[in-house]
Amino acid sequence: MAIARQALRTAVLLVNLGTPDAPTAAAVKPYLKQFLSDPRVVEIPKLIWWCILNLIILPIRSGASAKKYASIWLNGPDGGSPLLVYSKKQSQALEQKFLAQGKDVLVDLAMRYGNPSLESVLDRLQKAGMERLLVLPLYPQYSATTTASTFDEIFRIISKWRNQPELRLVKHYHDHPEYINALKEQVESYWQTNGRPDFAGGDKLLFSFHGVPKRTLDKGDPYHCECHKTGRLLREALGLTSEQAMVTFQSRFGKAEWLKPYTAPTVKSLGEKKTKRLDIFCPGFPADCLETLEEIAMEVRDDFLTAGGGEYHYISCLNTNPAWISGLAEIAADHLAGWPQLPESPEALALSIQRATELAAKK
Ligand SMILES: C=CC1=C(C)c2cc3[nH]c(cc4nc(cc5[nH]c(cc1n2)c(C)c5CCC(=O)O)C(CCC(=O)O)=C4C)c(C)c3C=C
Ligand SMILES: [Fe+2]
Ligand SMILES: [Fe+2]
Repeated sequence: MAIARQALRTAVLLVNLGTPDAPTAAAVKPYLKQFLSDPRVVEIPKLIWWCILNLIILPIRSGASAKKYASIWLNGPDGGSPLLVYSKKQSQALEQKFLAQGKDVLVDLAMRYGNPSLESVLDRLQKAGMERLLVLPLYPQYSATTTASTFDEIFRIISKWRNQPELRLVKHYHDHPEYINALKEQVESYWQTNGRPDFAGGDKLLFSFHGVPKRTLDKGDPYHCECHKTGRLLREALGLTSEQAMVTFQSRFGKAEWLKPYTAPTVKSLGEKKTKRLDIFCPGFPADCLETLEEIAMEVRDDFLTAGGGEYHYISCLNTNPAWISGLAEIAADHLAGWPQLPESPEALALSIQRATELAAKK
């Protein structure tokens, strides 16, 4: 019976890090508290970290971070935190892509911290008849601090369910040809509009990835290697040498050593060497966010110009680049392979499209 079988639906869940609900200290504090209380993110003994976090970091950082969020917040009816706005657009575009391909797949977006919470979105998908779940984190490079934390939280949530879905997890796609191709297109289309750097004349391109503590690498986290592989594949796709395009790591938090070279001092030193033009791109962030729009496009820009550098070009993240939406659909399709595709009849397909459209309208 078409309608009964129709309830057995496949869902693709995009998951990103999360962001505060508003650019205010009152909204940033609970977000940071949830994020920085995650033992996958900060691996310091619980009691010591509780004191540092609650007595020092949250009182100071909530206000300081809120000011930074205010400087990048998007206004208007579809506004909000860029990370949420762009991640939502990616989820909607992916859903449209599947519909256009005639695939009966629910697509939704959740955040690991803050809203929309994983718990609320999984609940919504369960009510929509989800029987198979593909989790696709918006982290191309695997790290225990991000990817594993997302998987842990999903296991924790569905461990309370009586009727669990079949489950598949996309661990990483740092070297997926469609991801690399989307990155290449993003950089080249920027150059088409803004001119190409004169690499023979000493101009540079930096690939800046989010950092993690160096001890995570020493303990076996593959994140560092995956960032370098993405960097190498993108550099080769663009036809550049390792002197012309370099990998650096940004957003250091705390006093411990993080992955090197650090982005900000590298940029400052390029400024001091009077580099005529520096282009900077963040391949590990599929969506623009605080760390790209404030840290890289504003703070680090100032460091370069103050140090004596020439032109500074920030290249936006993939956001809604059509090559990236196609890439996401391909990555998902690779991992959906083998799962029975419903519906089987044109009537059931029409019904499924109608349901997906209604669900999208409710979001
Ligand atoms: C110990 C601290 C942190 C680790 C480890 C870490 C890893 C990590 N983070 C991202 C992606 C993002 N991080 C973002 C913001 C952000 N990150 C940290 C700390 C760690 N990140 C903090 C405290 C913050 C909040 C902002 C601030 O106060 O500085 C964001 C942007 C969020 C937004 O709202 O725009 C992203 C995205 C990755 C990929 C990663 C490890 C690989
Ligand atoms: Fe971070
Ligand atoms: Fe930052």
